[in-house]
Amino acid sequence: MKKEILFGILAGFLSFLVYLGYDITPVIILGALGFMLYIVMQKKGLLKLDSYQKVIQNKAFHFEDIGGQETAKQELKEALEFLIKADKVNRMGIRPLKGILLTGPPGTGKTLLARAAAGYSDAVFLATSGSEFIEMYAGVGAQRVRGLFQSAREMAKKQKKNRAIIFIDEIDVLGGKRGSHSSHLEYDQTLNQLLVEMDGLGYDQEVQILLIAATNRPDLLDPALLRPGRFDRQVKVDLPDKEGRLAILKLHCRNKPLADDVCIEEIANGTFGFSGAHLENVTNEAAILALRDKSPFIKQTHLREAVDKVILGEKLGNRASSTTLHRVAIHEAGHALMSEFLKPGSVDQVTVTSRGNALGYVRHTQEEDEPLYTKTALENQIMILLAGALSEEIHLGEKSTGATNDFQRALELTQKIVSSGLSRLGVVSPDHLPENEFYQVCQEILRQQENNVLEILNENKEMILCIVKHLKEKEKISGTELRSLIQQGTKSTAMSA
Ligand SMILES: Nc1ncnc2c1ncn2[C@@H]1O[C@H](COP(=O)(O)OP(=O)(O)OP(=O)(O)O)[C@@H](O)[C@H]1O
Ligand SMILES: [Zn+2]
Repeated sequence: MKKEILFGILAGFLSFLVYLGYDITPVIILGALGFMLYIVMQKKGLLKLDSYQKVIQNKAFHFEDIGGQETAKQELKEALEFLIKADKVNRMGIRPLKGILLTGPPGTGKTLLARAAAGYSDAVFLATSGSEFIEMYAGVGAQRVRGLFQSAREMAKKQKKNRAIIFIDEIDVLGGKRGSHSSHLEYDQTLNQLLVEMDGLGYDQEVQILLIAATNRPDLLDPALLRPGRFDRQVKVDLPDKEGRLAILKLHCRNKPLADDVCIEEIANGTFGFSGAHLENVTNEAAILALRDKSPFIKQTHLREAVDKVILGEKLGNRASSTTLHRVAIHEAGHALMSEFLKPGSVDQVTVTSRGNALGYVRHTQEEDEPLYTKTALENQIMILLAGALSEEIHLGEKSTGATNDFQRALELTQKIVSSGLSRLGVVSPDHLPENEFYQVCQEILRQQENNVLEILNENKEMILCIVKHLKEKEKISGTELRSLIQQGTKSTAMSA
């Protein structure tokens, strides 16, 4: 509106000059030049300090609208209590919660979680992305960071709320380790400004601001960002497991007409490795296929075809191939069986769904946090660690890199045995031992445990294969299920013997 009035006045003034007989050519040339400069500056992002913030205020979004991710939701809700009960927290002298970092692969619902967090804590919500802060011109990024916090405060006041949540996606782009970028000066200034803003947040402020950032590469972040008082809470957002996938599919089918033959469970089973975004895509594609078929309802065939389409089209980066899945199942079955063999009842859950960096894992009922260990306890742990790779060796002919971490830990435990004086050397100071002797004893211990494991696993080949079959089918089996499988297996071998 303002612009139009200004243009009107300007045009009127120029016509008046022409009327008076002046030559206005220089004015027009100068005006055109100025206008061009304005356009160029706007293109480069120098003028639009606001447009990078996507203000999302359309209807409130709730945690219930997110499928699966139960742990992440729970952790996030707990953290939000600090924001909601700021007065109480302040009274206890607890430092304010300023930042939460959501980590995990793309498309798993990090943005959704941040939006739901705003709804849950009745805060205004501002979303932006790290890449929006990277400009060719020095200082623009830092200026934008300042502007972001400014708008959050203004928006909250305008809506008469005393809380704001700022969401920064891809924080690694702007929060990478300082000095590691090619044009590092600009990045450093932007990151420094973010740190300054975060340090300024506190209870004394009129508007409580909480920063939620997302990344799938937390390892790239500048350590300064992760220090206490900054992003000191991390919430992991992993690829959904079978139950999670089912929940997500159901959510996205809510508003779609489904035929009677549709079995969403089957689709959830067959979409191992899919993210929430992929699953949303599946339901969408299925609807498109139904429309193309002129079918008034989405049928199971449409859903199946949509799954294939998404697999082919997206080359799912995180999706383990069926050979990998088989190997992971054999590896985890080895760990699990050994654990139950040495300490019945010790396995809580075995899964082959990837989680963080691990492709699968065995969760133990009692985490290994005891203050004291006997030699046998240490040896047992070593055996459990070695069993993954050795199971691969027995059933697939060779080990894989999937066991690097297991070996690392097994080696640490072995060194502990020697340095605690529990090895055949008796009480020794590893510092005064010739280095090769230290390693020789470690080697001996490892060899010995390896042989023990091989013997046990070789005797229970069938049992491993049976566990593998169930793992591949169900992706996740509980300790109780595992124990009943082992019992059945023992019975049937006893009968056939
Ligand atoms: N847990 C979930 N429940 C329901 N829908 C989901 C879930 N996860 C992802 N989606 C769907 O995928 C879309 C993308 O999710 P979102 O943007 O939150 O992922 P993200 O983790 O932030 O990904 P990126 O890191 O790529 O930004 C959502 O709009 C939604 O349709
Ligand atoms: Zn392992």
